[in-house]
Amino acid sequence: MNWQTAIDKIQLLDVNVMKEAETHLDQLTKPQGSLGMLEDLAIQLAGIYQTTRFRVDPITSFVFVGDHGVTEEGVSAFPSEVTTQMVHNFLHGGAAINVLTRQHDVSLKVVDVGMKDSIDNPLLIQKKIGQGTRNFLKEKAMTKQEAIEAIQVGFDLGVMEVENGAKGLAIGEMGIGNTTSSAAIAASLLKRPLDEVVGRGTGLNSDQWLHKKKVIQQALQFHNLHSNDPIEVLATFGGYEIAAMTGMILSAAYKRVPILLDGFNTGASALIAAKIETKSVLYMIASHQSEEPGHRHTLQALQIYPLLQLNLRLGEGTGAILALPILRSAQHLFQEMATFEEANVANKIVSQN
Ligand SMILES: Cc1cc2ncn([C@H]3O[C@H](COP(=O)(O)O)[C@@H](O)[C@H]3O)c2cc1C
Ligand SMILES: O=C(O)c1cccnc1
Repeated sequence: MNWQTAIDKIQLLDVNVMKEAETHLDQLTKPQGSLGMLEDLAIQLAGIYQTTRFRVDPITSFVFVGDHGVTEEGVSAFPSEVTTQMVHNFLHGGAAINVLTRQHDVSLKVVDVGMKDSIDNPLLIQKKIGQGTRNFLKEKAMTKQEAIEAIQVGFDLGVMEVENGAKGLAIGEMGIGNTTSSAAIAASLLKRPLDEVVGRGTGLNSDQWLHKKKVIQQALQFHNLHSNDPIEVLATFGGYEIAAMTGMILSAAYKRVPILLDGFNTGASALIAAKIETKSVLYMIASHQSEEPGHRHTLQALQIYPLLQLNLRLGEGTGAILALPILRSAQHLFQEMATFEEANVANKIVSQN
C-alpha cells in the first residue's frame, strides 16, 4: 500500500485496554508504580497490541544504508567508503549489531537504500533509490520524489515483516556523514541553535566540529527553508536511509506494533515521522539517549523517554537491541507476577498444609 494513503489509517492506542493494564499493574504484588518505566512500557504495549496478553517477540532489526554527498565537505572523521566496508562486515556477522542481535535472538536485515557502491550478495536487501545523496551544501540531497520512494521502501518492508509474524521492529542505520543530515533536520524541525544539535559523530576533534557546524549553518542559509513540510526538510538534507527509517516507523504505527528507536539518526527519522503523522509517536520506544547532543532535544520534543543512558554513539540499531531485554522484562512482569489476591490464595494453601 502507498504510505501516503496508509497514514490516514493510523490509530490512537486503545485506551480501554490501557486502563485495564493499569488496573492489573496496581493489583500485582508490589507497591503501586514501583516498576517505574517498565509499568509505562507495559501499558503502552497493551495499548499498541490492543490486548493485555501481548507478546513482543519475534522482533526484527533493520539496518538501512545510505551514503551522503555532504561528506565531500569533510564533515565526518571517516570517508564514505567505510559505509561499504561496514555493509560487508554486517553481511559477514562481525559488526556490533550482529553481535547484539545474535546475543538477543533477533533476526537482522540489511537494506541498501542509497549506498554509493553496490554489493552483490543475497543477504543484502537491494532497494537502492540513488547512489548516495547529493551534497546538500550545494543542492537538495534528494528530490521530493526520491524521498517519498525511500519512505515507501521502509514502509513496505515493515508491513511485510509484520505480516510475516514480527511483533515488533527495531531500526538502525549505516551511512557515513548521516549525523550531519540528522543535525540539519533537527535544527530545522526543532528550531534549535546548531550548538545544541550538532555533535561530533564518529569522533571529530574540536576544529572539525566547528567546521561541521559551519557547513550546516551555510546549508541552512542557502536553502532558507521556512516551511515545516517534513518531506521538504527530508529531501533537502537527506538521506535515503533516514527516509526509509521514517517509512518503517509509519509502518509500525499502521500495523500496530512497537518501533524501537536507536540514537540521533533514528531520532531524526522519528521527527519526520511525527511531523507526517503525530499518532506515530505513540508507537515509538526510545531505547536510549545517545551522546550526540541533539538526541536529548529530539526525545524531549517527541515527549518520549529513553530507557537507557549508556553514552552510546554508534548507531546501527545497537541501542535498540540493548533495550530489548527491558521490553521483554516489562512483558514477563506484567504477565507472570501474582496479584495480591492470588498471593493470598497461595498463602492460605501453604498455611493449610
Ligand atoms: C567503523 C564505523 C562503524 C559504524 N557503525 C555505525 N556508524 C555510525 O557512524 C556514522 C555517522 O557518523 P558521521 O556522521 O560522523 O559519519 C553512521 O554511519 C553511523 O551509523 C559507524 C561509523 C564507523 C566509522
Ligand atoms: O546517535 C547515533 O545514532 C549516532 C551517533 C554517532 C554516530 N552514529 C550514530
